[in-house]
Amino acid sequence: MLTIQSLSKSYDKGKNFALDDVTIDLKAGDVCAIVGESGSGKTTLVRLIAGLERPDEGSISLNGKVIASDKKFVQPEKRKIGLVFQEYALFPHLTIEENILYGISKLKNKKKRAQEMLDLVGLSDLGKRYPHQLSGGQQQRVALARALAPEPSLLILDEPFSNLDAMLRMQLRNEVFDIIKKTGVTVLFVTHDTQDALSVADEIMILQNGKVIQKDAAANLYVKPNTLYVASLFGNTVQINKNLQTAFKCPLNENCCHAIRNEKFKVFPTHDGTDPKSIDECDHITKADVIKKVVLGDSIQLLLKLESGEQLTVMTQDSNIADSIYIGFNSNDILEFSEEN
Ligand SMILES: Nc1ncnc2c1ncn2[C@@H]1O[C@H](COP(=O)(O)OP(=O)(O)OP(=O)(O)O)[C@@H](O)[C@H]1O
Repeated sequence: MLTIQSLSKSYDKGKNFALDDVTIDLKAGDVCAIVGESGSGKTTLVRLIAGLERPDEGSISLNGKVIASDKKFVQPEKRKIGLVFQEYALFPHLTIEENILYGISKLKNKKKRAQEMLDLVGLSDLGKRYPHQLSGGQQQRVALARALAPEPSLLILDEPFSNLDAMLRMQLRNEVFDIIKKTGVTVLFVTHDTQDALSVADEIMILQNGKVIQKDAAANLYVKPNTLYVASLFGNTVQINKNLQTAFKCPLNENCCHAIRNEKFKVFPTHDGTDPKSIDECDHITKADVIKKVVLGDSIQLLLKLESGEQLTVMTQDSNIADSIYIGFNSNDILEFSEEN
């Protein structure tokens, strides 16, 4: 449906690539999230797909037709791509209905279509209002209605929830994706928030320095990250360096890099009364002194000094932590990456 082949873009004549040899294949109806930190190339990718920039190399095809390559460039308005950005970009002097009509002015039944879109996003009665008379969440739903009105082949959502506070963000994200699922439209969802990506995407693509470093089903990315960077994007991760290998008596392959997710540590709240059997069930274990406890709502952050002298920070839900404890983990929870990553 969307096929991107070896796409590259540099803004400084090939010295640095904002996007470097990116290849993507999206099936119709897929929701694919693009996740990457600031400067990883997300916006550049979106601008190239939308036709707001020209690629240096590579090609983009939509529904089997090339829309950008060294030989062809289809103008943005001809690409059948709907865009929703962080800032709602509604025209302030037009009503909500007029905002939606703007992109479908040539359509025969445009008024009917606009009303259908308002119904779809749950704003049936607000067509005559102006954008400033709506809440942020409602404005973003109008932006979605406007993007969907021309029946785009592809919908791109570029950080659409970044302006909203945490509660509203979660609620609107769920609402927006419920609406999107009803339409069956193919979606590219750009976000730096891994929770957003995990909760709605079929597939997640990780961009780092302009390159796709992993593209996988959401569940796989958490369980089998390709690199330490990907692992850390999806939750607190501790690298098991040489010192920690010594502390936990777990020598590991020297040619690889290893890590463990914070929640995989097993904290035994006391060093005396702890059941020795449960300690035996842990493959690698050491004694530790608790240097500092920080209560963070429903979890507690522990700064530990391990028996080896090494320091380690872990989280626990247990509020009954003594000053001296055991901490351990199991071998099958160790993540292993090749060293070049
Ligand atoms: N118009 C431009 N001129 C020069 N360099 C640019 C331009 N646009 C982007 N870049 C550079 O290209 C790289 C990728 O930028 P891009 O905006 O695509 O990243 P991003 O992942 O969208 O970041 P953010 O999340 O901060 O928006 C960065 O190093 C950026 O400085």
